[in-house]
Amino acid sequence: MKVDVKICGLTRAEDMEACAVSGVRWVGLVFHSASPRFVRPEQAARLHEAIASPSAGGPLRVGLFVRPTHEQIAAVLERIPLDILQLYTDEATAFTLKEQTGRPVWLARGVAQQHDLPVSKAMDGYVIEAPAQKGDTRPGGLGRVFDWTLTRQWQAPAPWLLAGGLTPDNVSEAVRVSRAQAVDVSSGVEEAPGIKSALLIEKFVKNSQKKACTRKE
Ligand SMILES: O=C(O)c1ccccc1NCC(=O)[C@H](O)[C@H](O)COP(=O)(O)O
Repeated sequence: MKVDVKICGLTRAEDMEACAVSGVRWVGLVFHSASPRFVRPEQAARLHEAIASPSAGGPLRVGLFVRPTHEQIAAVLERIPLDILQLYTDEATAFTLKEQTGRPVWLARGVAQQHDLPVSKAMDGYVIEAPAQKGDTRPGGLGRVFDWTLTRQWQAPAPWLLAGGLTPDNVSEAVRVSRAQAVDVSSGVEEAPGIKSALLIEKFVKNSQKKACTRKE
């Protein structure tokens, strides 16, 4: 089965192109000003225009927001037609924002133990990653791995992506152990925060499929 790939934290047109060429399904744009991968709406609009639209076969555009207001998301949507919102907030707020924006919402969830895994069908998807730690300046894009075995028996209530500390070298093992059907990476395909490597993107996409095709579990 094909494993879908999201590359997150894009800031350059050439990296958008590398994603499109490698067959990435989603590209993520970070609208959180404390992030080294932060893009302003105008910059995001330029990145959006750098590659084919989803209707023409390009990757879907995912916007990441941390505890956003509706006004903040609406201001971004005026400049770029995001396909999906990836939110770092509580479920009730995420649901309200889904209703207000009319956009599909993925809720990001830090998972330390089995009972942290979401059970609600109210979201369109989940991004499952390592939990935040004291002193973190942001809730994601930290290159931190969590215990991939936690998701093995999980009856996921919606589609989900495995995230956190994935690299071209560990992604095939991560897919095999976690049983994820979609993976999300940012720092693992970077030369520096926000600066992606076309070579690493290509390798990541290739390796995400490797064990997925041959795994016996
Ligand atoms: O990338 C950031 O700086 C960021 C800031 C605020 C919220 C989320 C952020 N990134 C999330 C992601 O890039 C991914 O969804 C995921 O966490 C993977 O990150 P990484 O461990 O670096 O591969």
